[in-house]
Amino acid sequence: MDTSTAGRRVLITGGTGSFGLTMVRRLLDRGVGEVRVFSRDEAKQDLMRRALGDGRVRYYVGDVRDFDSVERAARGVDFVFHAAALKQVPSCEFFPLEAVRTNVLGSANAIEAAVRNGVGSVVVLSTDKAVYPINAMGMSKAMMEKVAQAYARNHPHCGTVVSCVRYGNVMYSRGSVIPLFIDQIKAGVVPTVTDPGMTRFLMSLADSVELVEHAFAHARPGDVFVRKAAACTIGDLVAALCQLFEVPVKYDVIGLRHGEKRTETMASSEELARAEDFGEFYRVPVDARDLNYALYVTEGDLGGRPVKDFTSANARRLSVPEIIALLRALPEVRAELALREPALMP
Ligand SMILES: O=c1ccn([C@@H]2O[C@H](COP(=O)(O)OP(=O)(O)O[C@H]3O[C@H](CO)[C@@H](O)[C@H](O)[C@H]3O)[C@@H](O)[C@H]2O)c(=O)[nH]1
Repeated sequence: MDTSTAGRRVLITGGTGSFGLTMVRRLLDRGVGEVRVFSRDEAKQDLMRRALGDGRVRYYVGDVRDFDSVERAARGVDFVFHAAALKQVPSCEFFPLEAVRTNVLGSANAIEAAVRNGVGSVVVLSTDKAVYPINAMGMSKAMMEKVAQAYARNHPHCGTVVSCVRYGNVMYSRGSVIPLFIDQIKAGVVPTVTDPGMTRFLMSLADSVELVEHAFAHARPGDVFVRKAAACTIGDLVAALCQLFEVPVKYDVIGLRHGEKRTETMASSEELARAEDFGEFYRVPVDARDLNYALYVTEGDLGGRPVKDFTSANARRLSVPEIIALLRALPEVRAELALREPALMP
């Protein structure tokens, strides 16, 4: 399949989110023919329309829960990036059925809409929280992955390649801890740390877009792609921010929130045993065995190398100076710093 997006038509569900906006900009730079931004919020679409001012971007109001709305948006489309999701851990914890409706059933709708319209490739966005999930958000994303993989397994001759990408915490994403810590530091409040030893994979938006592009270019039906991201402790993250904003390193420990893990897992040992190493990425192929259970019982999968889970505790650990360098590269952090030290910024 030719995966060049130049001159082609692309649909991004959840297109007004941080990922969507970054992806749209990237596609426009690469000469896309048309990008359809599909989302529920017309106000965000309007803001995006004004910010981009590019006639190649078309805006579709709809909800992935409503098959007809996403099916209409997928007509005549070459590729789909499925980013629409409920992503907040606490809200999914309190409203798990809402997570099922959007993340599981909505994803099934997006895939079905793409397949019915003969779309060449669909990449669905998942999270490390989908591996050994303990919260409703992660569980619903794990089910979304299963839906995507089952589609690939059950439709081996379908012309649409359905694949998944998993990534960790996107730095400075809406509602995440980095903007919260910065606000606390700016307000002179001592940052609130759940557990300084807790670890998270850190990725920039640009990294997440690159991962999706990699999946898009290399996917076979049912593949899951993960990036070999580096991780940090939350104690080091807050220390890096305090140093960057030139305040003493201090924090209050508040304890874990609903549904949180101390360590995230990006890929399980079972997955890695059959994964392909792409240098910066792993490709985990779908388990393509059929549903012949007798075969499972008498001839289970004996192969596989003994490997460990790939977690935020055993990933490459970022040092405080490395975290500072990553933070300094974020446009939002640069803007905050420019307010404080205008003369120092380029
Ligand atoms: O006041 C706070 C809030 C959070 N944390 C910690 O900071 C880390 C990151 O928190 P946050 O930015 O809220 O991310 P997560 O809870 O890990 O989940 C995020 O990362 C997911 C991707 O893995 C996204 O899907 C979610 O929307 C997003 O909330 C975690 O260890 C939290 O315990 C604190 O120390 N203090």
